[in-house]
Parts: sequence; structure tokens; C-alpha cells
Amino acid sequence: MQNNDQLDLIENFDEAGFVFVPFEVNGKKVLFSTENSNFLEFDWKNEIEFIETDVISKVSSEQLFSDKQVYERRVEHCINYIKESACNKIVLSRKQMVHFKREEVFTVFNKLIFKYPSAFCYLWFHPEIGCWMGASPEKLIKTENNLFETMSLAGTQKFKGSMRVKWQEKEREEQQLVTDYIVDVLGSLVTSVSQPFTSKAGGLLHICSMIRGEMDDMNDLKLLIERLHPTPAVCGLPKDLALDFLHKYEGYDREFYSGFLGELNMGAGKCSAELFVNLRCMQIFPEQVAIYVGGGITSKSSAKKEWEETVAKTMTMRSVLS
Ligand SMILES: C=C(O[C@H]1C=CC=C(C(=O)O)[C@@H]1O)C(=O)O
Repeated sequence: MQNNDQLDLIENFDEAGFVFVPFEVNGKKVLFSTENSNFLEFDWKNEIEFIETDVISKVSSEQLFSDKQVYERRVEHCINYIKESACNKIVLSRKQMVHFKREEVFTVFNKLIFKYPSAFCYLWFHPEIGCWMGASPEKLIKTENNLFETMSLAGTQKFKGSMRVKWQEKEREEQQLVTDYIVDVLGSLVTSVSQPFTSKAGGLLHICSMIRGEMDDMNDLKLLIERLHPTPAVCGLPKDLALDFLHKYEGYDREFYSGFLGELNMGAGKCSAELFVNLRCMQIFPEQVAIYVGGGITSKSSAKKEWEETVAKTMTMRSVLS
């Protein structure tokens, strides 16, 4: 917890503290520095209790109907653009407004950490930026001295009780594009790439590959981040064309959704970091929340399925809001 209300920004990723970085590379990169923060520790497993219910927070059917029409039209436009341009993939997204009582923020966060023990769960607030909460399944980068690990995560289907699932060509291709991009931008730093495997994130399954490597200098974290962010798991390929499309047609500002966040322990002889992509997240307002969701569009996408995928992704947050 930062012990003042200053807004400290980060530039070089050679600091120590907790970073919160938006999707746009030129946006404000916020740092809660270790120096200006107090640390509170508690064993949440003994402190809180979560009773699972089947209640999902409601969105009116009129709202869903109009959101669906707008999103499906955007997806169709995106598919046509991909077919006619040099773009292979664009990760289109939207935000879903859901009713919420701000007083419930800590109850909701308790539910989140209980429900998604393997995700990176966070609750973040700064008076000048606002309040965000999320349960990210995607590691952007983890470093320890000069060793690093990153992840290629893409392709989505609902978890229906088994991890032994079949992946369609569209999902396999879309994940391979992310792996190829990461291997390409990190070049000779990469030492190993795992086979793709199925990974579970709440009620969803994704295809994942782990990519590991060695930095020439253990202070090269900034360089790695600049090469990786935003990856084609949240933006698209080629990056400049995808970004241009998103700026023109996505229709809203992503702010911190699909940016990244996490701990930096750099300087004073220390060199480690663990940063996560800000997915499965929401922005909290006094009476409602904005849940952010997206999906990778390729020439093989269907607008209806892409809508359904984003609805399934909203459930990660909606199922703790009830
Ligand atoms: C962009 C999101 O997910 C990414 C990560 C995993 C699977 C994805 C997909 O199947 O499209 C996305 O690339 C999101 O959850 O908002």
C-alpha cells in the first residue's frame, strides 16, 4: 500500500515496486515504489470463506442484444479487413457494463482469490487512476537474474469437465502466431519453446506454450518488455496494422485492460520481476463495473462464435459479482 497519494511513473523498469501499465505503449506507466509503500501480510486461507453459488450477476437482455449487434458487426468488419489486407490476426475487444455496489469490493475480491487460486488475482487503486480488479491467466514475463520465462496463450473454449479436448485449426493457428512472434522478437535470447498444451483458466481452456531464455545482461528487462508488449495475444499481427485497425474501429479506450502489471525487484543488487497481462479484469465505478473482454480474430473466425467467446470470458468476473 503506497503511503502517499503521489502518482509515480516508471520509464526504465529498473525500479522496485508494483507496476500498472496501460495497453497503449505511450500511456502512463504507474509505479507504487517499494520505498514509498507499506507491506501488509495475511494468510487469506484462514481469514476468509467463500460459498460457491450458481448466481451470476445479471445484464439486461436489451443491453446484451444491442452489445451483441455492435460487436458482431465489428467482428465482421475485422474479418473482411484481415481477408483484404496483410493482417493475419487482430484481437478485438469490448467492455460490458454490469451493476455493482462499491461497498462490496472486498467481498468480491475475496471471492476472486478463492475461486481462481492459480490466477494472478489483484485489486488495485489509485485516486487519480481509479480502481481495477482482475484474475489474469497470462504471464507477460518472469525474470530471475538473467533467466526469463514468458508465455504464448491464445485459443479459447469452455471447460466442460475434461482437459482432454480437441482444438480446431483456427485456435491452433492463432496460438502458433503468438508463439512465432515471441520467438521472432526475442531471437537468439530464446533457449527453449515447449509444445503447446491445454491450460485451464477458471471456466475456460486455452492453448499455452512456455518460452524460456537467457538475457545477455540481467538488466535487459526493459528491452524484453518493449519487444513483447503488446503481444499478438492482445493486439494482433503485424502489430502496426492491427493497432491501426483497433484505434480506428474498436470504438473505445482499453485503458489498463490488456496492459500489464506486477512486481519489479530491480536495483540494489536485486534482479527479478513477475509481470502479468491484464486480462479477465474489470474497472470499478461507484455503481457499476466495466468488464473487459476480447478475442483473437482471424480469417477463419465466425462473428457469432467470437461474441459467445467474449460472453464466456465475462463470466470469470460476473461469477464473483453476484
Ligand atoms: C484477449 C483476451 O484473451 C487472450 C488470451 C487468451 C485467449 C485469447 C483468445 O482466445 O482470443 C486472447 O488472445 C481476453 O481475455 O480478453
